[in-house]
Amino acid sequence: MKFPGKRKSKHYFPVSARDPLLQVAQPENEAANSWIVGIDQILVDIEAKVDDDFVRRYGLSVGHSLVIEDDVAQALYEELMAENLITHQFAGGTIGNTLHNYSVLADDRSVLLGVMCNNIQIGSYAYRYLCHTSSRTDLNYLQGVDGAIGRCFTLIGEHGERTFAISPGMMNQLRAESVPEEVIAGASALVLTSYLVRCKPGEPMPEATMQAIHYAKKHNVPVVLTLGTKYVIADNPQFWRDFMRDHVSIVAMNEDEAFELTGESDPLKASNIALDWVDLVLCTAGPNGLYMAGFTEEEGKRTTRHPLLPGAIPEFNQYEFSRAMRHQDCTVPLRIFSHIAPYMGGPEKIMNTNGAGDGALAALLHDITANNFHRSNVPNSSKHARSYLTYSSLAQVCKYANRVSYQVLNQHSPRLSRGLPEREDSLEESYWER
Ligand SMILES: Nc1ncnc2c1ncn2[C@@H]1O[C@H](COP(=O)(O)OP(=O)(O)O)[C@@H](O)[C@H]1O
Ligand SMILES: Nc1nc2c(ncn2[C@@H]2O[C@H](COP(=O)(O)O)[C@@H](O)[C@H]2O)c(=O)[nH]1
Repeated sequence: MKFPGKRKSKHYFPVSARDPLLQVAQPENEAANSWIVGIDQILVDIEAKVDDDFVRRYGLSVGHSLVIEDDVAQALYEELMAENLITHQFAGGTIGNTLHNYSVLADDRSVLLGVMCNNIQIGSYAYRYLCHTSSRTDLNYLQGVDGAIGRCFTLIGEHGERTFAISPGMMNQLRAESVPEEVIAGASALVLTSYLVRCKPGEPMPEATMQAIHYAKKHNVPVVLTLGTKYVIADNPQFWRDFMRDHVSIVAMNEDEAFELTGESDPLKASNIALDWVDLVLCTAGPNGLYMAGFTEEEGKRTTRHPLLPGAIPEFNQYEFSRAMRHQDCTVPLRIFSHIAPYMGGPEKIMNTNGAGDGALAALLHDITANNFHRSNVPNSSKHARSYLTYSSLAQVCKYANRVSYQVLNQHSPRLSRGLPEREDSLEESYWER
């Protein structure tokens, strides 16, 4: 486990300067200790530049992620090839991206559940998927299928907007019995996307997802849900509110998805509403940066040293230096909020916005897993006097998440090709303010 950032004295996490006494007491066993697990529809992104007419001709809707039939996918693919419109091909899938990015940031294990072709030809999409996934992402639990993985045609329109056309192949064929209880039981988090319930009747993916949620609840593992696109939520917002209340501990969304979920266009207000259902909220807001909302123990709250911010909730960031806790673990829960503007004002030139939100979530997952890692290695640390969810304060997690989004915006693929530069690992104030 690579820690999310070096800290000044009292927050410093001794990863490089290990205390030999602690090592004797608690031998470090990374493999047994810290991982996250996620379920995804295994798919590759095929990116192409198209005009509006192309999107219309294939019955797609701009900005939407729609599932298409095999014959439409074939015709679409043939036209992209004939016109030489394909610009990039990456391993994709919103959870696959998040787990890969987590593994790159933490230099640690993530476990991906989904399907993979039994027979993989060199150069095929399945082959590329495996080649472009971190070696720290454990693929040993994938379920074999006799057929293709999914394809996500990522069509970039004339004005830069993205339209996804999903050719599902066998991506929704994950069965409940392929979900390993022991992997979920020991994980720091189970990561899911709302796309997982978008299946044809009879496809087993939703049942596999519910099986995983059942195991997570049984073993008190937080369930993390990322909302996919606003259209999936807009189809049935009440279903998603109930789903979150019943099953989810942490939600990650952008402001459009937050609006469909809550009816609130202000990300701070929307995050506050979402706290009625979940323990922790990450709400990204494009050029306006990101918000986090959560709970802490009233007695353990810590006052920010940053300027107090105006907003729909006045001075909402007052206790952003507090660490997040699950609502069930607080005696007197206090709502806490934080906001951060884009790192360095955002990149000079955005290469691609694909996966910027997934990158922010990967950073949050790294912080949560670092907390579990620290708890199992230094159980009597004062940091674990209460049952905290995050290792860092809400303000610090915002910084880290925001920094990772910046990195994703600065490259073409939604998957990080390397971790953050060492020099910045500190995320010290002085560096931050440069
Ligand atoms: N145009 C932009 N300028 C600066 N930063 C941006 C821009 N778009 C996104 N970001 C950064 O990336 C993060 C995630 O972006 P967002 O577009 O909200 O996520 P998603 O991919 O989930 O829609 C934001 O919180 C912000 O830090
Ligand atoms: N599992 C699924 N992933 C999907 C689907 N449609 C798109 N995507 C993936 O999302 C990322 C981009 O993420 P974003 O947060 O920037 O929107 C991209 O890599 C796609 O592969 C889907 O139906 N299921």
